[in-house]
Amino acid sequence: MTAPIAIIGAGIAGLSAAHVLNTAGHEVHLFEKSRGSGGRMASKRSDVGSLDLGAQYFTARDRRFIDAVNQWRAKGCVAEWDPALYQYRAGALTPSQDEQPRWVGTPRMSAITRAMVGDLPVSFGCRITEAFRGPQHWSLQDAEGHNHGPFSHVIIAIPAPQATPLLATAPKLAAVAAGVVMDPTWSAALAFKTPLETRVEGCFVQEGELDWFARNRCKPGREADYDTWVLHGTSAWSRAHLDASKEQVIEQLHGAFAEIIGCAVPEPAFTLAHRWLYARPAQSHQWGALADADLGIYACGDWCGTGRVEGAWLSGFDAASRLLDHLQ
Ligand SMILES: Cc1cc2nc3c(=O)[nH]c(=O)nc-3n(C[C@H](O)[C@H](O)[C@H](O)COP(=O)(O)OP(=O)(O)OC[C@H]3O[C@@H](n4cnc5c(N)ncnc54)[C@H](O)[C@@H]3O)c2cc1C
Ligand SMILES: NC(=O)C1=CC=CN([C@@H]2O[C@H](COP(=O)(O)OP(=O)(O)OC[C@H]3O[C@@H](n4cnc5c(N)ncnc54)[C@H](O)[C@@H]3O)[C@@H](O)[C@H]2O)C1
Repeated sequence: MTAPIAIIGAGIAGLSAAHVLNTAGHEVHLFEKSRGSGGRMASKRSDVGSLDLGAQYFTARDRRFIDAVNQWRAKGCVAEWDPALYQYRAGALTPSQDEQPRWVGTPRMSAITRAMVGDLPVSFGCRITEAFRGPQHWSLQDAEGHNHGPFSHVIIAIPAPQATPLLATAPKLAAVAAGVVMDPTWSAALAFKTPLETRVEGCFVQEGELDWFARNRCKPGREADYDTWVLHGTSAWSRAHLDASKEQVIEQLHGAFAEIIGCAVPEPAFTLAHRWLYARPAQSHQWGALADADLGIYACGDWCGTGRVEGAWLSGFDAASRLLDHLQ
């Protein structure tokens, strides 16, 4: 019997790779350090309902990804989100509607990766710290010192700075990953008992602390008891405030939001902040995925492509396709 393929990371890239390999008849096993799947597409359950603190929506431009989105729509875990879009620049908030279809997981962003997990074997709460290559097989060690294996191949589907030490056996791949800079994003959520008197549902901000804000509860399928908003700091602001307290971050982003939104903003009934240390690659790449096919180790994730949900999915697809090609 052949050993299964190990996939480290149950975000959209790892699960995209898992789907391709599983469909081709290969046994896979995923390792995920968090308690659930999704990574930067995860949603946070809170007292005011679930909140999409990471990816807000995604676009689909590549034919293969469009097909995947259509399959998720058919399963009911993705719906189109057509918000009243605005932009803020030169001190003015103006409507900025466009024709671009935008998609979200429903009833929350994490519904997509949850559906992709299906009955695939995943070890949750398991952070992999090392990958070893034996004479024939791979084995993995986790943060608690437990060993996992044997595996025929390893796919590392985590942000580049976290992937680098796991790629030590393949120094060329490790060097490429080590050169990738990933920018942070501070995310804050505010919930109001009485809805704000504004038509804005999503806003691209082009100056100041904020990059984007959205009315979370107007996405399809979301709980609507509170008027919930998610605010994202720019990469520059987030980096400059990397070690700020959550209270300071909420206060500053709330203040910036209140300046822009153009209506009365009362004290929120609920707030939270989350720091994404490795939110997005500082620049796009066109690598697809990294591979040392002879060793049997691959790396993928948004940082190998466009730094978006679609790029991450395509990168996982590419890693798995290269592995299958090498087996033929
Ligand atoms: C604030 C924010 C807003 C965004 N907005 C958008 C948007 O609107 N549209 C868009 O298209 N994209 C957006 N993105 C980007 C998008 O979320 C990512 O490109 C995509 O989700 C990355 O997927 P991934 O699978 O490559 O990585 P991840 O989602 O990071 O998945 C990696 C997984 O690996 C796990 N992991 C890490 N290290 C280990 C380890 N050692 N052992 C085991 N498990 C490990 C992590 O817990 C995680 O679950 C946003 C990202 C952020 C942070
Ligand atoms: N905050 C983070 O950490 C992020 C990490 C990774 C991606 N992030 C944001 O995700 C969206 C997704 O990009 P996309 O799929 O290319 O979507 P898009 O809607 O086409 O937007 C791209 C970019 O174009 C500008 N823009 C688009 N539509 C409008 C509009 N109607 N009015 C004004 N400007 C528009 C805008 O600058 C968008 O950012 C993207 O927002 C990433 O920033 C966050």
